[in-house]
Amino acid sequence: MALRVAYSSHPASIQSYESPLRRYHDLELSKWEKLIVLSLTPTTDDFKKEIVLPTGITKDLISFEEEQTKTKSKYNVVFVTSEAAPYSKTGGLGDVCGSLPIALAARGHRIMVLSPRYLNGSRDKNYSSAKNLEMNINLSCFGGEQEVAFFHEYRAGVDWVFVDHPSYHRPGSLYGDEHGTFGDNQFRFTLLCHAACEAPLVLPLGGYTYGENCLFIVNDWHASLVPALLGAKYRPHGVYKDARSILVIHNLAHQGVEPAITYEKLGLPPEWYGALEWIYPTWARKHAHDTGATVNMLKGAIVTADRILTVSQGYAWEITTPEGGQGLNELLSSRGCILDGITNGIDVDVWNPASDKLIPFNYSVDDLSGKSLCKAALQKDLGLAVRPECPLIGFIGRLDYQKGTDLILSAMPELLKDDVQFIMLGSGDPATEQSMRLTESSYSDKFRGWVGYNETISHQVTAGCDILLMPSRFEPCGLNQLYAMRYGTVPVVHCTGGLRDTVQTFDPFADGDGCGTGWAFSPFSMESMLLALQTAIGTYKEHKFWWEGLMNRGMSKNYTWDNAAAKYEQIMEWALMDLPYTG
Ligand SMILES: Nc1ncnc2c1ncn2[C@@H]1O[C@H](COP(=O)(O)OP(=O)(O)O[C@H]2O[C@H](CO)[C@@H](O)[C@H](O)[C@H]2O)[C@@H](O)[C@H]1O
Repeated sequence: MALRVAYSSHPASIQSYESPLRRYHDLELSKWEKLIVLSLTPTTDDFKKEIVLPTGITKDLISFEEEQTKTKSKYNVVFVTSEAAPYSKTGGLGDVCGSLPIALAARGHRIMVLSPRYLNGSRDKNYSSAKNLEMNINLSCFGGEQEVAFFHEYRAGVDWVFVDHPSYHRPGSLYGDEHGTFGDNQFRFTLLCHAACEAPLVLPLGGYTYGENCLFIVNDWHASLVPALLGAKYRPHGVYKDARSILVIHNLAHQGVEPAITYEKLGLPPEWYGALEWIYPTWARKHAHDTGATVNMLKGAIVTADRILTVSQGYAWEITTPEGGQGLNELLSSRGCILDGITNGIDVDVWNPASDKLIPFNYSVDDLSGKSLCKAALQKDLGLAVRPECPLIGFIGRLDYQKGTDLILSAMPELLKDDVQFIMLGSGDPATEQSMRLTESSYSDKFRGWVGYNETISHQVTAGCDILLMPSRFEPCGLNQLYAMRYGTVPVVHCTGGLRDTVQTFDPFADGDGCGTGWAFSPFSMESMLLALQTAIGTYKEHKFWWEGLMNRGMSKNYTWDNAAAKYEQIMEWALMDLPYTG
């Protein structure tokens, strides 16, 4: 008889095989004829050679298999997220939680997405089809009872459920306003997590509740309390015995860290404090009486979730290293056997140059004439010279340290010596916004800084530019480079995380007509970024044939969510193979 064990096959997990296999000691491994180790990706020979086995287990017992991803079972899945497009979005998390659930529903699963009902003026109309379920409940956290309501819309095969509470109704963005981040975000998202745990039990969606037998997919720190609540608040009472939770890390930089004193407000028993406890190193403490003790919501989920996913294989490895682990690398390495990476897909209906209503001209890989017209329209709208031969370079994103916007702005004097035009769209850090305005006033014939969040402009920049620049310091997956390639815009990216996994550097001499879809530069420096940009600009200006090849290959890639959804299914199946976390 064969025992099947599912574990990550990423090279970083080599050492981590030891601990999961040790768990199976109780099953007296020697009595099994075969031990089949399953993985999401093909297992390399190096991996097989280096695998560390617990004493008593020999290599001849083990064989490796890449799991065939096909729908085997149907699951009840509950996504918990602070944003889901088109209802709420500040970045890529909203995109993913707006489209992955639809792809999973199309594969036959019953899917609920639970997020706050933000009323802040900007997107309020997006909730207009969601009806109040008239199922208000009281939740106990932060020292009192909080009444929440649930709104519901069934769309594209998915139950979109919105938690309604006065703390989600305020001007500004989802997480803050012009004065900074909201001071009560820990409360707002603790409430979301409590509501998420109750929703499958109480909401009769389409006549039936989801029930206890469900899988929670919890996204980033905002949803990170769910796995601990399942283990501490429900399982001791026999509820959610067969449920599992999968943490998806979209960005490790945001962990939801608050003073240790707030732990008692979260609705968890004192003995679970260790799961969330996070002690800052001495050098990071502010004063002599600072003990460094905090609660870290994301860390809590890394400890208590049944599986952990990131949004690319590359980032799954990076977060186990001191350089990419944001202080959590050792913990993540210790959980390496349940850690995997699945590259995001994109919503190919929203991001389709052939039918996009937000761009002035449509086009496809078979007829690119509309792209030149989009470029001319963008140059005109921005007040730049309408010059088809001048490369137009774009950047779209949050103005944040992560995105390397400081590198872009400091490289401008050098880059703009060349005959190029540059459009930078983004909002966030006020100092960077100010630098964009200053750069525009110094280089008014070549540079435009569009400060703000604007979806129409982002589609027009994606379609109208020739090159999209993404010099992110780290990038868990990145969506803009995927959108760009689909729109025939060639990405120049820092070779990190998901950017490394999705952008292949151009090689004109490979495979006859060349291969690659852009340029991935390394190291993270102004010199190497400029070199990559100058190579791209030179190719654009002097090698039209090669450029068309780059555009064609990018536009012809498969970006649908279907591949990724199949892999998520695999992870759900594996989560159910193991016992749930019980503390
Ligand atoms: N000013 C603006 N106007 C209009 N649109 C704007 C905009 N600024 C950003 N956007 C949009 O927001 C999204 C950003 O997505 P990204 O994946 O590139 O980054 P983000 O860091 O938010 O996401 C995190 O989560 C996602 C999802 O997993 C990961 O891909 C990523 O690496 C990780 O950092 C894109 O749809 C982009 O067009």
